[in-house]
Amino acid sequence: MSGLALNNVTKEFGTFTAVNNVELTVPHGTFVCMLGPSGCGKTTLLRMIAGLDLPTGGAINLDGEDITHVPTHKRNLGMVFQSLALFPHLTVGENIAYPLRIRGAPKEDQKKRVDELLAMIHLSGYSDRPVSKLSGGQRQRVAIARALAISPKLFLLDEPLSALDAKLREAMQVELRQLQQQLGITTIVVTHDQREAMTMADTVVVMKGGEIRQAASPIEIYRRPADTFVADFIGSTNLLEAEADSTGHVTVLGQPVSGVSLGADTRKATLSIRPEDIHLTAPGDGALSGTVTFVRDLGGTIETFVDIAGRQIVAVSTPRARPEVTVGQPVGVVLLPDVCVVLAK
Ligand SMILES: Nc1ncnc2c1ncn2[C@@H]1O[C@H](COP(=O)(O)OP(=O)(O)OP(=O)(O)O)[C@@H](O)[C@H]1O
Repeated sequence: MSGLALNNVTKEFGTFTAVNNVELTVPHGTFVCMLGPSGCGKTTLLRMIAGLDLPTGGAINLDGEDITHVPTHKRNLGMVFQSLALFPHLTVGENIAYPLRIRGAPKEDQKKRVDELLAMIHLSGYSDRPVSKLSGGQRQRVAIARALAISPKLFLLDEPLSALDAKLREAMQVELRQLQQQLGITTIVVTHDQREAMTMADTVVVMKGGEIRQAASPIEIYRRPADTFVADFIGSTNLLEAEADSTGHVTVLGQPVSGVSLGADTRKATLSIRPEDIHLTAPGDGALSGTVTFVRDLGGTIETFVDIAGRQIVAVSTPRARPEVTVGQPVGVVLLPDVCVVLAK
């Protein structure tokens, strides 16, 4: 297979298992974001793919070749880490040419490649500038260009944008994705920022406790989370306990609802309902009964908090669809069956 395959990859540090039996296929030319809370093992997994750490179990294949024990410098990788590690005393051009120079590439080839890469990162004409005179975003692009100078098989980045301020980071996410698509290079990025992962990735890999909880497209992860952890970690959601009796009648937070099914043979489950999928109505009509506790008007969106039997849920709407409610008012909360994701216990 063309691309990267992780087969039962495990990393133990003494008795602690940082990465546990990870199975993942990354087809050639795709963009994968590894996402998860601090300590979930994403950096350790990336370091093993890079050859900076050796797995204690399993194997890593690149384009059909077992590279588990191949040293980093023979894996043909481009790497960018949060620190960037640009050479401060060298110019932009010298930084980008560095990997070519140490491989003994002829001077003319180095210059041609540097010009190509500078055009790609929108910094043509910056070749002779010292990197110390660049902005954060420009440095970021130079680090990316340097990593791509050797036309690597695999492009690995660990929290590459986290040092940038929010606006610049968002712009760079789009740039990085566009560059990856233009080059068709297999890319793996570690991030703790779910918005970043959703922006850039073909496949988001959500990890927890050294294991993959779900690997799927961003929209699949958002719309069809595999479990309560993924549902809660990606975006915000309302997690509501539901029970079905032997005749299939469902109660949510102890109140009967119509139209919702937990699936055959499931008696207890958690429903995940995104705030934008919750509709408020008048009390009654098969909806859950609750009381409005708070309204947060953020201009672009309005969040309405509703207490249902001691549980707080949130509904989000746009100003146009603003619910006409006030704090203390009883409301009905409609659970549309097609937006309730049933997460088995
Ligand atoms: N060299 C090491 N020796 C012992 N434990 C380690 C070592 N490296 C990592 N760990 C542990 O393995 C776990 C996973 O670490 P890792 O750096 O992969 O997490 P992460 O998901 O990248 O977290 P963060 O987002 O905070 O960087 C952590 O509990 C960490 O303490």
